[in-house]
Amino acid sequence: MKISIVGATGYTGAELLRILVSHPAAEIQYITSESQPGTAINEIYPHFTRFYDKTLASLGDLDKIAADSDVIFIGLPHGHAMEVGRKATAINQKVKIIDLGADYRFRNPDVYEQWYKVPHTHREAQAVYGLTELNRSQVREATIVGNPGCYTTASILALAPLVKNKLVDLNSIVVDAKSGVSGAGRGLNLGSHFTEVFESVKAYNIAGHRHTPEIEAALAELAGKEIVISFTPHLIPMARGILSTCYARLIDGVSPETVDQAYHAMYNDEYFIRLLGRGGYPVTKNTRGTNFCDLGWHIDKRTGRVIAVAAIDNLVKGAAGQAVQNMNVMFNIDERAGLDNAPLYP
Ligand SMILES: NC(=O)C1=CN([C@@H]2O[C@H](COP(=O)(O)OP(=O)(O)OC[C@H]3O[C@@H](n4cnc5c(N)ncnc54)[C@H](OP(=O)(O)O)[C@@H]3O)[C@@H](O)[C@H]2O)C=CC1
Ligand SMILES: CC(=O)N[C@@H](CCC(=O)OP(=O)(O)O)C(=O)O
Repeated sequence: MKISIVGATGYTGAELLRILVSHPAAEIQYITSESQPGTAINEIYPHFTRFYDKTLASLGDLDKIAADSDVIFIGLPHGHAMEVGRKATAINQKVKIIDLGADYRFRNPDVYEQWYKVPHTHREAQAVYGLTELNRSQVREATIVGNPGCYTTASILALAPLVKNKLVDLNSIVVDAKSGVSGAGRGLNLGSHFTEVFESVKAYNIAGHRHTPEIEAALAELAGKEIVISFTPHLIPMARGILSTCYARLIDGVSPETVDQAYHAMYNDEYFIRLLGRGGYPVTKNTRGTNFCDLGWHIDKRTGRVIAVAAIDNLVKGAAGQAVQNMNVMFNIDERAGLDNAPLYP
């Protein structure tokens, strides 16, 4: 596959490059930056020296990029990808688009406009939501994939078996999630300065984070009815990783074994989902640099709640890794291609 990465200077773009340079079936055509075109990527990211040192193009070359690529990955801030997707698919109707941002995640573009406060300029796109384990058959047929957000990937995977099998009160779901600072991207802002983040933990965007409608939409699809959740993200002093702790009230009479069966039935055959079982404690460090999602669940008999915990690497299963997993599905090759590396530990 001839692939291009738009926004290769960002954290997710660089992570795509790290994965795709070693992918057995991918050949990198173009990587882009709007602020530093003409610069070699290893001048911006010295860790790529001797590994990948090609020069950045820009979106001014979109005609060539679209014509010469089988797949374009987009790692831009939301609001920019839909124009790239619209133009690229007009230039080359065969090109596949995998957007790591939010522009193509919502089946209903009105929901996107309501939460992201920008007009959707590619409303006619027939995009598929790329949570691979849940939507594999649709991803296989897709031209445009809206790759899920990082918090959303962990939270949806943790809750899906409970919601799909209606084992919990669908109005009782609470998600409490923590992210490393790379989740905020490479751009400079006060909130991600070392001195602001180190030795500190904070909640942010309570009752208003943009991943809330994304989690609700995916769970509603599984449940066949609208779902409203409470979601609180936290920023914690580490570079990579997300831990999502999800609470829901069990329906009366649902046994712990029924909960176990739901997780095993949904994920036993999923290579990238590692079930730690009932009582298991996922740890972000065990997923670092990999496309794995580690899942554990607990039954609190005292409160009648089930508490499911998921750990992922936000840049891999939460972004670039899942994007490559989706590409592998779209091209009908081994889903693990390029993604079968051991975790980086400690
Ligand atoms: N970080 C994460 O863990 C995750 C991020 N995402 C999403 O992926 C996308 C990329 O995120 P991330 O890599 O973290 O972001 P970064 O801030 O690290 O990188 C952003 C990229 O977009 C480019 N860019 C910035 N502004 C513009 C613009 N106005 N026009 C064109 N290009 C622009 C930058 O290129 P340059 O400055 O060189 O021009 C850079 O390559 C976002 O939509 C984000 O929400 C999704 C899941 C997880
Ligand atoms: C720590 C941190 O700031 N994380 C980001 C989420 C990153 C992500 O997945 O965002 P998109 O849905 O926009 O792609 C945030 O809370 O906005």
